[in-house]
Amino acid sequence: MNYFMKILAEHVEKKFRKEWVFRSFSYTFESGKSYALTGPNGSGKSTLLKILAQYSLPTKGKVSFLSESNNSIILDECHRMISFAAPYVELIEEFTLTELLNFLISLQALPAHINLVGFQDYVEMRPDQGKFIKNYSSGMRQKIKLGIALLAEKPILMLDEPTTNLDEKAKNWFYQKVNEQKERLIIIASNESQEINLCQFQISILDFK
Ligand SMILES: Nc1ncnc2c1ncn2[C@@H]1O[C@H](COP(=O)(O)OP(=O)(O)OP(=O)(O)O)[C@@H](O)[C@H]1O
Repeated sequence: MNYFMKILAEHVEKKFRKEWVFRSFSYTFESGKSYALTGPNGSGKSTLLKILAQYSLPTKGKVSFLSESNNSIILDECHRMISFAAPYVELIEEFTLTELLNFLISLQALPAHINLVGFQDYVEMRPDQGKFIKNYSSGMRQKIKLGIALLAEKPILMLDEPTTNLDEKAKNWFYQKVNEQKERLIIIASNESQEINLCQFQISILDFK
C-alpha cells in the first residue's frame, strides 16, 4: 500500500444536458494528504468525486492518475487503486457478512488476512452471523461499507457523505479510523463540518461555477 500517487485534474468540466455543474476544475491530489470537496446540496460534489475516480467521464478536460515518477497509469489499474464508499454504492444484500468478506477477498478488494471476527472487531459490531446484509440497519450497512473501504489496502480512499445514517458513537469511530490513515490519498465529498475538518485541504465546488 505504500504507493505514492497523484490524481491530476486538468480543466475538468461537467454538463448534464444544458446544465453546467462545474467548470474548469484543475487540481493535483497527492498521497499522504486528505481533501474535502465541499458545497451545498446539488452543487456537484458527487459528480466530481465520480469523475476523479474515473467512474464517469467529464464533458471537457482530463483526469489522470500518475505514479511518483509522473508516469500515467492505465484505466484498469486506476480502478484497482481506489476504495470508494458512498450511500449510492450498494453492498450485495443477499450475502451474509462472511460471504461478503470472502467475495471481496476473492476480488482482491480486501486483503486475504481479513476474517469475520477481525472485521467485526474493527467496525465494533457483532451481529448474528447468519444475518443477511439486507437485514442490517442502514447505519450498520454504512459502517460495513466504511469498514471495507478503510481496510482495503488501496492507495486511494474516496468517500461520499461518509457519516450518512451514523449515530454519534459510529461517527466518532469513523473520525478516529480516518485519522489513522496517514499514507493514503483521501478525498471526502461532504457538507458536514466534522467530516470537512478531518481533511487538510478544502476545495469548494462553488469556486468552479
Ligand atoms: N445523471 C445525471 N443526470 C442529470 N443530472 C444529474 C445527474 N447526476 C447529477 N445531476 C445533477 O448534477 C447536479 C449536481 O449533483 P450532485 O449529486 O453531484 O451534487 P452534490 O453536491 O453531491 O449534492 P448532495 O449534497 O445533495 O449529495 C444536480 O443538479 C443534479 O441534479
